[in-house]
Amino acid sequence: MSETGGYSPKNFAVVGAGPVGCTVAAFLARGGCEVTLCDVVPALLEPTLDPGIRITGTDDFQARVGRSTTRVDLLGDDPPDVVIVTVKATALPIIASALEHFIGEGRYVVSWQNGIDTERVLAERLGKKAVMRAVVNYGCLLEGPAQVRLAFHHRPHYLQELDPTAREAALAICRVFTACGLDTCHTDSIRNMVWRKTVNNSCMNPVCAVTGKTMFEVINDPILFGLVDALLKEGTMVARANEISLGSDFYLDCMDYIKSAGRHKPSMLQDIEAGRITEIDYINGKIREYGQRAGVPTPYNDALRSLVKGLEPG
Ligand SMILES: NC(=O)C1=CN([C@@H]2O[C@H](COP(=O)(O)OP(=O)(O)OC[C@H]3O[C@@H](n4cnc5c(N)ncnc54)[C@H](OP(=O)(O)O)[C@@H]3O)[C@@H](O)[C@H]2O)C=CC1
Ligand SMILES: CC(C)(CO)C(=O)C(=O)O
Repeated sequence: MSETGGYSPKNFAVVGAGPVGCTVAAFLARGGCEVTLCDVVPALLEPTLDPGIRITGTDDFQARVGRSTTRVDLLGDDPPDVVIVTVKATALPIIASALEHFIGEGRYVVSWQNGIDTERVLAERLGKKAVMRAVVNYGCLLEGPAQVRLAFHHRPHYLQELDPTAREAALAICRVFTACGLDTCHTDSIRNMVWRKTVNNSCMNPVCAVTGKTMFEVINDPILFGLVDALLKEGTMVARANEISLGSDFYLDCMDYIKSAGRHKPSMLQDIEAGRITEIDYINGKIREYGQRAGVPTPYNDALRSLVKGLEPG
């Protein structure tokens, strides 16, 4: 028996046809998987079937998905083996309740998102056995329906099951993703990896969202760089106080990651520009929450959270 126990998922549903979901769907479809793409916006879905999702930037190809739907609950008519959730974290409760009707034994849901505790929101409704968490390491923008520009792609991505009984399934999902060109490593320390990514997001996303600047512009502005540095150090202190290990290389790795992103607009700035609610509560808001639990003050995260909230639609 292989280490994946013979489990080999073939049918995938991707919930969210934004840049992140279109990217997953395109890689899986190009790799020969059956892919159903789901989004509440019909105009985003139509071209994903024909002519297909166009990926440009660090990767360059076009791939068609097999099916699309505007309703998560309709995925249950022909249930996929795996559902990849690529919506903003704020939409999770409603998605979890729509998935509840058909996610059971042998079917899995992956939180392919940013933010702390997204997997918990899913697991509260769907149970731990069904839920997996991933850390996504590409940056992208939707230039039009089904047209994604990948600004950077720092392979690999990371994934872990919440319940040990789903380990073989998680390994198999990593294997399929990797075979499709979306290199994904199984990890036993997803919580640490999520915090590494979130502290990174907590520096860049709100500062870009508030100033309207790209990552390149922020990192090259001495005053804004000082703010990024302070947020990075504050997030690191909160992680440490909660016994989360970011690793001794974290500060330098994080700076390299940010510097290599170029003139990219993080998802939070994309949200502000589109007049949407942001994920601030799952990023800086979570650092504040975990800081409070451990008695670590978080003045920089508190201030950025308030400023972003002030920019969100009422
Ligand atoms: N953009 C990036 O570069 C990166 C983003 N991420 C993370 O990936 C996740 C997805 O990001 P991104 O693709 O930018 O997000 P988007 O908000 O651009 O795309 C999500 C899509 O899902 C739709 N949606 C919302 N609710 C539902 C629902 N109930 N059923 C079906 N569709 C729904 C949204 O519609 P509507 O807009 O109408 O709500 C939107 O079209 C986030 O957690 C983000 O932080 C991670 C790495 C990089
Ligand atoms: C900025 C980026 C691409 C990586 O730090 C990201 O995760 C986001 O846009 O939310």
